[in-house]
Amino acid sequence: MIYARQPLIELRNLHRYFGKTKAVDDISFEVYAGEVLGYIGPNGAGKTTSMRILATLDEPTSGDAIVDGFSVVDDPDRVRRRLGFMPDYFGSYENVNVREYLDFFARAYGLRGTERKTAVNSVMGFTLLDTLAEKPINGLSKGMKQRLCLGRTMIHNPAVLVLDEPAAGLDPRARIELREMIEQLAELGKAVLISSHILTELAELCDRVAIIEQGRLLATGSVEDINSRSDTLSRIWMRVIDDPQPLLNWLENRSDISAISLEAGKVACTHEGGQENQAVLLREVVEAGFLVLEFSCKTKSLEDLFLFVTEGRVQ
Ligand SMILES: Nc1ncnc2c1ncn2[C@@H]1O[C@H](COP(=O)(O)OP(=O)(O)OP(=O)(O)O)[C@@H](O)[C@H]1O
Repeated sequence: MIYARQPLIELRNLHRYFGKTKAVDDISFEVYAGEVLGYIGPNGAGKTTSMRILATLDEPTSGDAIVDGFSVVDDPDRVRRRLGFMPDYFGSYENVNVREYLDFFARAYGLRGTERKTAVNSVMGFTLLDTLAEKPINGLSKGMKQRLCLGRTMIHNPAVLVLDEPAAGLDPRARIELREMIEQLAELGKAVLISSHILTELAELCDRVAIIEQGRLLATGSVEDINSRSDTLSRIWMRVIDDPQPLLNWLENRSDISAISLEAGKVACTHEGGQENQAVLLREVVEAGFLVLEFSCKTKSLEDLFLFVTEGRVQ
């Protein structure tokens, strides 16, 4: 169920560069209350970097991310109270049992007395760890550790959950358990952003997916939407005489164009509509008075992309 159309997560033209590496390159999307958004892309696509910015562990080079109305740049403390981040690794902890581990994080979030006890018990119940409360966490299976990590992420009852590759390495049963928990969190009205390399891992769970590659957002929509658009998406580059800015502005008003940028003096954009419409676009650009020196297209099949992102990963 999707709640009121007030986004709990908003990425606004988010950029994060590491030297020349554009880890996150102008990403914008929203996640609403009660919604699970799958964030899909191959290794190095920029998923973790954008999630770390949302979790206030890193800062954007430019742009902003808004969590429940608060900016990660201007209001990181308020963001932290509203967001739980599950990283893609689980640290090693000696001589700590499940209850102690959760209690530690509850203290770190400032929960005291009965409130803390209730939070720890309720999270153990939710993550099916109550029978393992006294078990040392180094003796837990991978699936149990993932549930504990999810429990730690939700200990302060955040409105927003950001989960980096939570299903990686889980067996089918553990995956189903995780899926059921995430579904329940969405039913409680939380906004959940969840990343994976593997589309099929998220397809059943997510209301929508956002596909990222080399720091850029390639598409957002339901899995069915994206599949049906797979053959019609292409990246187009245009070189014009004079200043490219007016062409950039002109393209921004078109519904078939997205992800517009300047790349080495050329105007680059993603076009939706297949080959014939690419030719029509070129005609319209010329008719609008732009002096085009160069126009090139590369079809971006999302099916190809899915094959690429799932390569070598046996389901
Ligand atoms: N601290 C850093 N310093 C320099 N480069 C970085 C740093 N963090 C990330 N990068 C680079 O940014 C790009 C995006 O990395 P990121 O970890 O966000 O990708 P990812 O989609 O999460 O990939 P994976 O699925 O492998 O975790 C990569 O090229 C990576 O090498």
